[in-house]
Amino acid sequence: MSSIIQVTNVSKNYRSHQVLKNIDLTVNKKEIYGLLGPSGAGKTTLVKMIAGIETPTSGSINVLDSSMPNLHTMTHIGFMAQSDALYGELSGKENLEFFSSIYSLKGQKQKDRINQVSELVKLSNFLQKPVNQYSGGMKRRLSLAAALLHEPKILILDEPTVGIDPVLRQSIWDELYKLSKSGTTILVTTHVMDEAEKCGQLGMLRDGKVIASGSPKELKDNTSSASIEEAFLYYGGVHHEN
Ligand SMILES: Nc1ncnc2c1ncn2[C@@H]1O[C@H](COP(=O)(O)OP(=O)(O)OP(=O)(O)O)[C@@H](O)[C@H]1O
Repeated sequence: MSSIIQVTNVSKNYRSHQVLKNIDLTVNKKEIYGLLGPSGAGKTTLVKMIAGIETPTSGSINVLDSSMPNLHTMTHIGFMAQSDALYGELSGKENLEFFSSIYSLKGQKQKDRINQVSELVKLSNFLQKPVNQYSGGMKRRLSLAAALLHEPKILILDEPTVGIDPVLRQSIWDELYKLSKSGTTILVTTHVMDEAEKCGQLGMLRDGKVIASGSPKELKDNTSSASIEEAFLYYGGVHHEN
């Protein structure tokens, strides 16, 4: 399998606070890679550096064979941030038109992509509504649609299903599987254990360090755990004798 994201010995400090420590991580093409960790573990910081929005204090990040940050490579990345970067006074459609123009999507192509991504996140019937009248879940879905407009090779999603009901969450995951099958590489952060279980590969992050990585099955088998949560606790140093 060919690697598409390679993080090598990356550390990140904010002043004297070391947020990430010697991170090594590889994501292969078409994979759905989950970064699992509690709040404050450093997931957002790490994905922002992979997306080229932040720079590491030391170490290197390669994405699609380019050292990050790289402006050209960034055009192949769709990034959905944790807080929605939407324009509340504009309608859903106007927001998607705005993001299309950033990605240089014009004319019929722009219309087609807006229709496709709106359909995908089930927002087609709400596109005329101003975004400040959307629910939290609808805003998340619109943000996901915006990240998909330019058909990115790599999709980076920071806690994509927070505030989204279980039925819609499943439909979003179904779409993520379809995207990965059709060639998109997906990097997703989560602190939800059952969501981590849906990923092909997982990196467990705690206190700025990768404490374990592998498929959910490997991580459970290697620790004789019945659940990802149990495996996480094991790798985090909580061992139960039985
Ligand atoms: N710009 C910044 N300046 C200073 N400290 C920061 C900055 N961004 C993040 N941090 C700190 O880095 C640590 C990791 O934050 P980060 O947001 O990456 O964690 P996270 O795992 O994504 O958590 P959450 O799920 O709550 O967003 C936290 O202690 C946070 O306070």
